[in-house]
Amino acid sequence: MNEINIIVAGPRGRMGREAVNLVKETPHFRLTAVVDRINNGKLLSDMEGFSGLDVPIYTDIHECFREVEADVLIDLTTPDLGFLHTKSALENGVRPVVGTTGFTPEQLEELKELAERKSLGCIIAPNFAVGAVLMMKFAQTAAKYFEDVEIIEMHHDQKLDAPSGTAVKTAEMIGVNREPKAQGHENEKETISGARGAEVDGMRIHSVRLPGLVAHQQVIFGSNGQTLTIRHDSYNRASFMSGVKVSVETVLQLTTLVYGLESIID
Ligand SMILES: NC(=O)C1=CN([C@@H]2O[C@H](COP(=O)(O)OP(=O)(O)OC[C@H]3O[C@@H](n4cnc5c(N)ncnc54)[C@H](OP(=O)(O)O)[C@@H]3O)[C@@H](O)[C@H]2O)C=CC1
Ligand SMILES: O=C(O)C1=N[C@H](C(=O)O)C[C@H](O)C1
Repeated sequence: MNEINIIVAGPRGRMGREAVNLVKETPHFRLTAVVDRINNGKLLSDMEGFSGLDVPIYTDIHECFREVEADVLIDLTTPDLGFLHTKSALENGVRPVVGTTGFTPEQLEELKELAERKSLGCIIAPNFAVGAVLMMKFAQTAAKYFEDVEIIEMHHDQKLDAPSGTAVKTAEMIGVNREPKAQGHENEKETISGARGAEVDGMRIHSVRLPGLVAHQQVIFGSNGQTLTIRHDSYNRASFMSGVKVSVETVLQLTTLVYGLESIID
């Protein structure tokens, strides 16, 4: 297999650290630089926990793309920054693999247009864990048979976006097989604001944030006399890395933007 040159944005983050480790441990992956908010001009190996990784740190991603050879950018940062990074990568002929969540539909559309104009692959995956992708696919199938559904996503308390990217994507996939429908009693009234969660086409999404959690979601369907619960748990961030690896390998073959891993692991 040909060597793939990779830049990682957000290397000190919970996911970024795992991604750097994945690149380091994969024989045909080569880390060429990292993009970080601090330590511009230093080497990654100067930072604690990155010994042996003598690659430059850039704060300005444009400068990074000008100076460093790269096939793929892995972005694991924040919604605003991830969008700018993805755009800049495509403008510089680098294929993005993006795990960062919280992009708006308009941002996704803009990136898709850019990827197609440049004929470049781009993968934006709200969840890289295979089990989570299956949970979403199973929920999409279940929606053919159940029209009432609520999503409960549970994450660590340092998460910035709510609902999670996975919950938003799950609702979108369920929406393929479910007509919009107001759920619950027609006279239902929240006596404490937010009690019924966020609403998408009448479905409800509830976001739990607690220390001790990593990333968990259950999708509960209900109909007369029965419920069906589909649940996925990520207990650590290594659970996401096989999805990152396959995305890096696949993005090189694509000429458009793919949103979600379900279409590339079929
Ligand atoms: N697709 C998937 O499977 C998964 C996606 N995620 C998503 O990945 C993203 C990262 O998650 P996680 O690793 O937990 O978050 P962290 O907060 O641990 O990491 C984010 C990193 O981005 C850096 N950062 C923040 N602002 C800037 C900036 N202006 N310039 C450069 N770097 C910046 C942070 O640096 P600093 O600490 O200095 O602020 C930090 O190193 C989130 O959007 C999350 O939802 C998470 C898990 C799985
Ligand atoms: O921030 C996280 O941790 C996670 N974010 C992603 C999301 O928003 O769905 C994926 C996973 O749930 C972990």
